[in-house]
Amino acid sequence: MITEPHRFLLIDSYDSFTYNLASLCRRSIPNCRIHIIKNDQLSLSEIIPYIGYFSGIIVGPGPGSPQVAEDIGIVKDLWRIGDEHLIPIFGVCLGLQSLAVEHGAQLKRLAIVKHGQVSRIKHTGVDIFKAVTKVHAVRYHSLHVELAADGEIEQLAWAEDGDENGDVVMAIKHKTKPFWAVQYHPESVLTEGGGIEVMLNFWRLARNWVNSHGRRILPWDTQATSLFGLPWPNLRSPPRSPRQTVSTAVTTTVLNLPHLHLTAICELFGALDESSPFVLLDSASQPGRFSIIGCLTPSSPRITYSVGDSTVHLNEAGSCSCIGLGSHDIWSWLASFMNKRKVYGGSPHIPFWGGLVGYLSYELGIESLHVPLKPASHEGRHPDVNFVFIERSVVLDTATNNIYVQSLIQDDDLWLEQAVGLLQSTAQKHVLCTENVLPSSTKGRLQSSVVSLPHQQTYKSRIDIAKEHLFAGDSYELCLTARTRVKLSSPVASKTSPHSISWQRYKRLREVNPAPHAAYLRLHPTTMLSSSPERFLSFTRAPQPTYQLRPIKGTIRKGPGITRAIAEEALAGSTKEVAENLMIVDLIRHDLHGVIGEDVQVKQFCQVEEYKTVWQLVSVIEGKPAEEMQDSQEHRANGALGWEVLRQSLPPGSMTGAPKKRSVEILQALEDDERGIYSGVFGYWCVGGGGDWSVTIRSCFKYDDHHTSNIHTLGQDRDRADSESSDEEWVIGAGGAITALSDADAEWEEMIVKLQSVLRVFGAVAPRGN
Ligand SMILES: C=C(O[C@@H]1C=C(C(=O)O)C=C[C@H]1O)C(=O)O
Ligand SMILES: NC(=O)CC[C@H](N)C(=O)O
Repeated sequence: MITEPHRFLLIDSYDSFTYNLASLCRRSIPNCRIHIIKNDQLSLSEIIPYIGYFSGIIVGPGPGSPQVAEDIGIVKDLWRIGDEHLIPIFGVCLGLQSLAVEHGAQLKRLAIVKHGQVSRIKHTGVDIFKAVTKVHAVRYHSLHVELAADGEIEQLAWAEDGDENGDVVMAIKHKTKPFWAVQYHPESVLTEGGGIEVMLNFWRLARNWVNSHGRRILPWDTQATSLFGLPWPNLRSPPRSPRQTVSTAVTTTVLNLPHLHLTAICELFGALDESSPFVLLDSASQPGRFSIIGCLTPSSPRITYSVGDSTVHLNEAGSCSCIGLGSHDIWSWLASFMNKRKVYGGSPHIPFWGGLVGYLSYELGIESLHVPLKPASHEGRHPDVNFVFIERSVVLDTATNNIYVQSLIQDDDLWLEQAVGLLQSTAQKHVLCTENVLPSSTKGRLQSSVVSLPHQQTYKSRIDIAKEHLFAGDSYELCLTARTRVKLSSPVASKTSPHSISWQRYKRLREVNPAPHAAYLRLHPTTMLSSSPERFLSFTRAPQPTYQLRPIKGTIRKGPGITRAIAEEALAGSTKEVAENLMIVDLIRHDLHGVIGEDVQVKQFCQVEEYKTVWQLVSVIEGKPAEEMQDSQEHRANGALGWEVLRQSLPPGSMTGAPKKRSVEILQALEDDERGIYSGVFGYWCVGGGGDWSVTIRSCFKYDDHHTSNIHTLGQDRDRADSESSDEEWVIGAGGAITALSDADAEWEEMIVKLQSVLRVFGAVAPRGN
């Protein structure tokens, strides 16, 4: 007899830990199916006819209050299900609060909120704590409940917060109905003893109740799927577009020229010509390893898109077309673009053979979250998607000094020969005339910079507002940011390198702040210089793709006397910093689980890494797609699943805070401007199926309106652009995570430290107060 798998309905109150809870459920109740709905998706009367299809309901955590209708949605109605439809329910955090307040408990604010902090949980040792010993559990809450005396709800566990909050209710059950709930987060990566153990007990008690009440489970049917969707993990791949052309091969030549400096290579392939596009993804320090230089031709395809548009601009072979997206969104349009360009046969030793290089804005991510965008000024607005398709490239492996010259173009031997010849002869010259010439400092001619910092008092008052949201339970962490503008007058009038101002600045940036995820992207009208330390997402190519995310949370300035030991004490040894990092680790686990299924591991937790100007606290989360995703083999081969992870995980959690959606809404109201390119991601999607995307921080951007028309008519405006001189304006974004433990002065200083790492390029120093 084939037995139906157990199905659970998981109610998501727009939290960023929901898929972690789904995963905990699957680990505790093997082979069960989890159908996830939002708390405002269906009404109780719509659910009731289907309740017999489910073995239980899990009520997830969430922002806000169980007493606010928009925050709690359908959850509050569940506790009133009539006896004939009763079903076992397990609530987490907001779920517990709702169960308690609907049965007469008082809802209060904690005096000292607990976000991302581990507490020892004391329990009764019975019921859902039967045979459970020590519980150390992570808490994410600002609110708590005080149970009504002699009511229907019984306390099963509590935390002894002593002087801070006294004893706080940590687990409850209904005395007669099959309802249980915990206030802590059983699904958090740092919870020990109260996760699987408690879920197993819930499942044991739920089955006992079902047996003793003769509850029968109905077999699943297609009508139920149409209402509740496919279960998680959803083992179906993202929609596939038909392959339209035959795969081509990449031709590669490998050289070893240890004396050739990366920037010299860039200059051979177009970096100096400010009027034409150029891209460099630069591993300017460890743990970065490969640097990728695009060798563009006037016909290299350029793709731009702005949020809200129904068209995408494609500039190919010198002519621009404005293509209607039709039934596609920009994500599926790009996936289909890449699907036609699958390539095989590149070197297995390098991650990039050719493909899309560019950036995706913060607003593009917000659009996918369905959060309203800020009204944008259309003048000087950077595109939200800005890519070039790289057919010819040079990849430098900084570990071996091997240089890979490669082309996707058929019969491109002549270019390959010329490129190799150029590299060899340049390397020869560099050997002859001493070592390579280091980037010229641009300091001398940059004195006339005017730096407009964010207003200090305003920034600090926003920290206070952010903290009020945290105390109210609307968010657990908010990454607040602000923009700084740097105006430089008439640099084009300078005698040196009139055509390569931004490139010279980039060379200075990689000198003063070498970073593993550095980049120089000249994709008119945008020029971006980056010294980012943070990988967002990398995905390796098939057959065994690994998805890796490396969130950073926790920053201190490097300085005299700040040794590794001191940095470790201040970061890894600090409750505040570890909590900040943990919240993002849990959020990222959720994002990754949501797309690839169960296999998500925290490979590194809160390690201190050293960068040029700061020490950072870094975690590493990795995942592999579920084996059952067999039908997606072909999908994996071109990296479409990695692209899907990217689509569903933007904006980066480290730049929003948690839970993501509510935090973004709060930040939209708190910050002045659109974030634009800052807080988005940049990187590549390789034709071989891999990808690597960095968080766009420690970066600056310039909008070049001389080139506005160049997007569409590449190259034709060159002369005009070159001959005109104008003021140059750069924008730098910087910020930091605000938690309930944040101090406004320290957060301002931290923002300035991050800003400073880029500001130095302009010979400018941020004044301490303004
Ligand atoms: C917001 C920035 O950085 C983010 C915030 C960090 C923090 O709060 O410690 C660290 C790295 C980034 O995720 C920035 O650099 O502007
Ligand atoms: N994690 C949660 O579910 C939090 C519940 C509620 N918003 C609080 O802060 O207390």
